[in-house]
Amino acid sequence: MTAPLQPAIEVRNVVKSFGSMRAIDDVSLSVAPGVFLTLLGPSGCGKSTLLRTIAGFITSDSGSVLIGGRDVTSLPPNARPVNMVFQDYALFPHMTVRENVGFGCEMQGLSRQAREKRVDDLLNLVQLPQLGHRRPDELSGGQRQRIALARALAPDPVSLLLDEPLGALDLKLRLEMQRELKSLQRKTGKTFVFVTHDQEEAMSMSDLIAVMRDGHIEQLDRPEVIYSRPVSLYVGSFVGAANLLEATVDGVDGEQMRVVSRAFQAVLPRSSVTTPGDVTPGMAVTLLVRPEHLQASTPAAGGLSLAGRVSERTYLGNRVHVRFETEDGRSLLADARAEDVAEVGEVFKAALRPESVAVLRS
Ligand SMILES: Nc1ncnc2c1ncn2[C@@H]1O[C@H](COP(=O)(O)OP(=O)(O)OP(=O)(O)O)[C@@H](O)[C@H]1O
Repeated sequence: MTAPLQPAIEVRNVVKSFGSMRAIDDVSLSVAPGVFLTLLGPSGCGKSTLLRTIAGFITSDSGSVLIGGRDVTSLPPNARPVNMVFQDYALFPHMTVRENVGFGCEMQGLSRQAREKRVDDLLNLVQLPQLGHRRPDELSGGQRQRIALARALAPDPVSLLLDEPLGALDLKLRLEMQRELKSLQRKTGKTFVFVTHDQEEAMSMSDLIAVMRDGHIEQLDRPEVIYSRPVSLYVGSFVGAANLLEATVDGVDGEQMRVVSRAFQAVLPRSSVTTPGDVTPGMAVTLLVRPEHLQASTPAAGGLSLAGRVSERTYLGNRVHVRFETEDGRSLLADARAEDVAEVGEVFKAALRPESVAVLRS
């Protein structure tokens, strides 16, 4: 029998305060080898502080950090087998690309020949083998970021810690670099811990997402679970557009429950409840409905149907974003097929499958 793999990174009960502000509030986290984990959340929620604590640039008040099974809590950054990649590249301006990447190998005690070979391999990996002689100011933003990645990978770290590395790039380049970064992670098989406040970036790149709020991790799961089964309104609203419908639980019967509001009533599976804990009759809940689940069609039996006058219609090629106002004053967003949608001022009737609703305890 093979022994279970050690986590690449483990954070145990880490607390870090700045004055009276708890930037990290008792966070524990275990990341398996080869995983692309993203720390996602709004500005100030503690993403960078957590990443820097793993890297060793910040000393926590309590708790511990293990890398590859070894406790590194008391080690300085350069003694930890991880490397950080920043938004502003941090390349040495007076060195060539080869020298910058070679600098990353220096601590390994490689022979000159082995080091040259490693630099060649890394420049090939980031697809810039021809630019070794250039200096950083002779490179584009995307090229600089690739060289920074090659340099960070040079000492063969257990993990790369990436703090908003694509934040300085324009949108087109950013999308291209997202694909490249993900492909680099697959090719190297390394554990990447990536920080961003951009939910689309997190969704498209990550194996796992940790959604952070006020210094703690609110939910850690696969992107599709975070999106379709958020444990709180905070998570559900942060990771994508959401219609929030307040309602009351009217009855619970076996695997089904009935919810009502002034404008609708529906029978939903009890498994739609995504917040921990059970629901009971009389309880206030919020139904989270993604715009793409609101389609113009006849409702299924027991399903939910909503109607209202179209106030805005944004044409997006094969899809249309429709905002419609219900009679009880809700403003809802549907992402519907272009051929199905009414014009501004007309009535739009939408239905959704009961399984697509996430029910959150208010
Ligand atoms: N050196 C410091 N001294 C005092 N407060 C700090 C320090 N570093 C961070 N903080 C505070 O700790 C909290 C968490 O900061 P952190 O930089 O980790 O957030 P973040 O989620 O990475 O935000 P951003 O996306 O804006 O970088 C913030 O309220 C911030 O103001």
